[in-house]
Amino acid sequence: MKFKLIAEYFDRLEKISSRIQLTSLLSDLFKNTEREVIDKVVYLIQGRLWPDFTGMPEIGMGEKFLIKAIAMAYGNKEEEVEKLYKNIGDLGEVAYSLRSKVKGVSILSFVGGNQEAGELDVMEVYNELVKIATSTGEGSRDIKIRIFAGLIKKATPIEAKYLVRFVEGRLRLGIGDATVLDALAITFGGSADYRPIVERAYNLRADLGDIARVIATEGIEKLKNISPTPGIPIRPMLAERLPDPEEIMEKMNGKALVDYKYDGERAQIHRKGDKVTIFSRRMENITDQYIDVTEYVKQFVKGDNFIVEGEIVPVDPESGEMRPFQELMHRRRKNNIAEAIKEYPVNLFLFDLMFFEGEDYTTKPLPERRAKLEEILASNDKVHIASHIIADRVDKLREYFYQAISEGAEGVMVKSIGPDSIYQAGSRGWLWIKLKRDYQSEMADTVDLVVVGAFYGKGKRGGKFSSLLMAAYNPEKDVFETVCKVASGFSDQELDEMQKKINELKREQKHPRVVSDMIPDVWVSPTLVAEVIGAEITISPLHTCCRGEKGGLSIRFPRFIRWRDDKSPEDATTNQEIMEMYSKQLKKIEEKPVDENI
Ligand SMILES: Nc1ncnc2c1ncn2[C@@H]1O[C@H](COP(=O)(O)OP(=O)(O)OP(=O)(O)O)[C@@H](O)[C@H]1O
Repeated sequence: MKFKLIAEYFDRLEKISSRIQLTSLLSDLFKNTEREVIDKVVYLIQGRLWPDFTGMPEIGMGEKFLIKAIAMAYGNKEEEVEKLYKNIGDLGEVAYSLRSKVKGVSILSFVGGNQEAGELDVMEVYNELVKIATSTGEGSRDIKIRIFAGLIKKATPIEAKYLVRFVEGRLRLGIGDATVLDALAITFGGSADYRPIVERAYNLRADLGDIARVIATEGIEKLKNISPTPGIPIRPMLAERLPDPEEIMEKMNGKALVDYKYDGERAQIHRKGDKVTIFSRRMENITDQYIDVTEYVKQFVKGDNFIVEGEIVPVDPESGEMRPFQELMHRRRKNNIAEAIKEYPVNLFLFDLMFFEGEDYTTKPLPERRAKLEEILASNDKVHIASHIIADRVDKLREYFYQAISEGAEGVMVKSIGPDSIYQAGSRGWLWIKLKRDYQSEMADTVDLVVVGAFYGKGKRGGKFSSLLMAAYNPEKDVFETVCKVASGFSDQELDEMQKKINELKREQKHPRVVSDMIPDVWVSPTLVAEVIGAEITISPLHTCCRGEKGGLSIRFPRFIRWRDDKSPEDATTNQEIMEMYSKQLKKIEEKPVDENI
């Protein structure tokens, strides 16, 4: 399959303005894709070479290298390329422009050998990109530059443009997983009605390329039988939230398992033979940060082929007490991880089992999963089952909640133990409900919102971005709906970081997956997630989240708390959750005694 075809689709995808068109064009691309390479094409359109969970390096070639490679490929001086870059501001366009100018020479002689421009094959491109990503050690910089220069030398202008953006890590077509799943269902199932089958398979085996390969080469029927596979992450099950224990017990039909809600890092742990791999909440491979945990798991969890889930929590080695989750940050260091492991010891608190020795446990009710988990865990002081009780009265739940908090937990997770209490991979539902200690403020909880636009500041901050247009995620439509403009809570350092982040992601037009009536100074590709707290949720004509007759919902007095790099935009707070928070808040106001309202 020719790479040229893909580059042309990239160009068309970038210009599209609606989500529906995006899906249909993507489906068109899949129809024209040779089935053997569809997995690679899926990775490429998402700007990567492989799924994050592989832990394999992505390219991320810096500007300087690219300038060198472009100059080398097209016979320009580096200063010329730099100058052009200053004028245009996009190295992809620079490559496009310089490649277009190489006209005097016939394409054949320019390209060299007997390969014509436009003849690049997808696998050839992919393999060369893999070489660039994986070459390390002395001299590797020069090798990378040479390989890339060779590649764009053979490319057409449009191929060169997208290759440059790809290796720079700026191919931001903003095609989320949901759009790919829709397009796969339409292309290979025949209609969007097949989406649930494709989605279920993806939830259990979160490798989009692999799912595309199975459906394209073996058909939709094959997807129905997919089960979790150690080594490939499962999309995590998520909890709903409620601030009131009474309501929670009602939702649970009067009886539930109540776990401590530990404040650490979620870990999905896979064992396949001798190999133990740990995936984060975002399904990134974090094994290297927790080599100690992999050893504990090998030692204390019986079996050779399983997937379990738990929370990694820093502990005081002397007292065994829980420590603040910030201590885990030290484990992110690239160097001296061994020291961080020694200095900041952790324990693992397991709360679920999804797969054991060939058997899919995700379809079994929670009591069965937990019983097996207890059975396979040997007694030890590093890996524990999450502290829990079975509560059948509201006061029991309340009491346990306070106990959890007093021991340093963040609250409790209340979990259904009914016959339908399966592990709902990849979805947020009422089978798990979180009750957290910070449900005291007016707006019950913080929200995680996606940056979709930015505004320049005035006065002291003139010329710099100082506020952000934020959106919630609407999973049904797979779009981002605006809910507030955040201008406070940033430290000076965070403001500086913000300039960099926005400059990398800004775009001229609104992204097709963004629904907004407000027009910011610059639009931003929906990629960054920030945690935000506000005073309350109100109806507003300005915002598009949950828009009804009276307007949309908006967060008043929003304040930035921190970036949530561990979340992808599709993990942001949903429109549905904002609606639920709003209804809760209304109910609270109605329930207040009259005199308090005066
Ligand atoms: N016993 C437990 N059962 C399930 N999850 C737990 C448990 N203890 C701690 N957790 C953690 O709680 C998280 C969910 O709650 P929280 O809202 O604090 O996190 P979040 O990442 O902001 O939200 P979410 O994961 O629901 O999107 C889980 O992702 C998991 O890491």
